Amino acid sequence: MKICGITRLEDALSAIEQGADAIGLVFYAASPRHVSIAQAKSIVENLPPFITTVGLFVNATEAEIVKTIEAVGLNLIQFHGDETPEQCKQFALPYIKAIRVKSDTNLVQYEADFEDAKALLLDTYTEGLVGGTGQVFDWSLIPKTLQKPIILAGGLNSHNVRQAVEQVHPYAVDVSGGVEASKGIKDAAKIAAFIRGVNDAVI
Ligand SMILES: O=C(O)c1ccccc1NCC(=O)[C@H](O)[C@H](O)COP(=O)(O)O
Repeated sequence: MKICGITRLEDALSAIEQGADAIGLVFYAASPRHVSIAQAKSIVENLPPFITTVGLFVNATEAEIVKTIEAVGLNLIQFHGDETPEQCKQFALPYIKAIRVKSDTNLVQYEADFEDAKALLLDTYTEGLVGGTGQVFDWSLIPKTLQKPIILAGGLNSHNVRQAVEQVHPYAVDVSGGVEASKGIKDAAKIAAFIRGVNDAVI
């Protein structure tokens, strides 16, 4: 499970203590959850071992991504914009590709196109927004035939995550807004309730 949009070390440590496997750091200036390189570095260097640090980018330049991954010490890149497969695979780190799903999204084609991706992160398509929308999409749009690991995102919270896991059987779930007190500030009680929801799922 990944807790995304971390901006404070205390939130990262609280999420990890409660069972999160990964944290997401948003390097997208227009996001209310944006972190600077210095902020991200000071979070990452104070994490315990075996936690995956994911850097989220939206249509960033190659130079910006290289500078960030080298400075911060990230493990994985999450591309959340309109990046092509060629752009995604040019970096030293493995990547996951976020796909914003709507009724006509061809996920089978995306899976073929992004064959180098470690996983596809499925988020909600909302006109004019690139992510972190807090909106749920119709999970029945996900073909059961996909071979790649699926990370389910988009409007998950403690009330719907159990049903999401039982219905979709994702490799992992990703949450941001559903465990926040306010944008960029996580709520430890909401994280705990979310993780209970995941653990309660019968699969
Ligand atoms: O969080 C943002 O502000 C953001 C901005 C631009 C692109 C992506 C962004 N967030 C993505 C995520 O936090 C997660 O990967 C995921 O989409 C879950 O978001 P939420 O629906 O809030 O749980």
